Amino acid sequence: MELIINNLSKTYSNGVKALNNLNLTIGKGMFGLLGPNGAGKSSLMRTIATLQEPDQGSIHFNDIDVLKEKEKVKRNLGYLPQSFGVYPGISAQELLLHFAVLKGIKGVKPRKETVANLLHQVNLYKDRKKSVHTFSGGMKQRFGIALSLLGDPDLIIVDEPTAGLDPAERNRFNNLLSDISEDKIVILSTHIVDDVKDLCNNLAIINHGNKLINGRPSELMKELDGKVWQKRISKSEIEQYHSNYHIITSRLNEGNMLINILDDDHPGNGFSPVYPSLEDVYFSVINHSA
Ligand SMILES: Nc1ncnc2c1ncn2[C@@H]1O[C@H](COP(=O)(O)OP(=O)(O)OP(=O)(O)O)[C@@H](O)[C@H]1O
Repeated sequence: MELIINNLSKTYSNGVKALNNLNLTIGKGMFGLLGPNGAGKSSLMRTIATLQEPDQGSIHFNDIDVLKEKEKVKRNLGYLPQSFGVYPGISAQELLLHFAVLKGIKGVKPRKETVANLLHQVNLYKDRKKSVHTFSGGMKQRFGIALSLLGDPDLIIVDEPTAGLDPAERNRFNNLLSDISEDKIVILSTHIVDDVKDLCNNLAIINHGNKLINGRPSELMKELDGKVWQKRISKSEIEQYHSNYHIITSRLNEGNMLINILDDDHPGNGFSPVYPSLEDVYFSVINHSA
């Protein structure tokens, strides 16, 4: 199972280049697409989901030419967009049954069984009779995953699914994603580095429509080993350190600042080596591309 993206470019009519000659190969499991706001993630997700056309390039999913055989792709695709509207007054079960018809699942009994199984899978069976528009953010996202799983697609795309979820719901949602990715390609688009670190066996970081880096999280962190140095400083010193060092991350720690800098050689001045985190990888490539 493989999704191959070749030389994909898209410039919107206002002149914004959202995708710039992008190449990516995505295999089975969970793939993280990381990038700041406006990086081009949604543009890429929508293009793979056949909802918009690129100016140039090709996408192949196994033997399907995604840009040409849209109906074939749609039959094998689950797409959870950043936000989706639901009709007030319709229960989760009714809505799923309705979409099961649209997905072409034939027969009342098989549809009911499929929907019941999905509701169990996303842990919403006991809430099946409640109207979806009364659901909490996390419940809505889990419902969205149930919708995207209708028809048992091999390719699932989820766009920034955990934004706005509390930690318990985020965990529940991530566990669900991890379970379904075992025999599918799941593409998770997000700017939350921790979600990718916890879940994905492969990732790409994009910015301004360009692929900056691509690989396994553990390998990308290893590649940066020996170049990240840490020091605890007082808050008032931060400006001075910004002028003298290439700071990649800084965070408050017990009233002081803990800064990580990038340097090929030991910078001295009280810095200690630290093993790079995925956040260090992310900010080192994002800052470099800014
Ligand atoms: N329909 C459109 N018309 C014009 N410009 C657009 C359109 N859609 C997106 N853009 C611009 O293209 C760039 C990439 O946007 P995109 O939504 O793909 O990024 P993103 O990484 O998903 O960002 P976010 O995390 O904020 O959703 C941005 O500069 C955005 O303003």
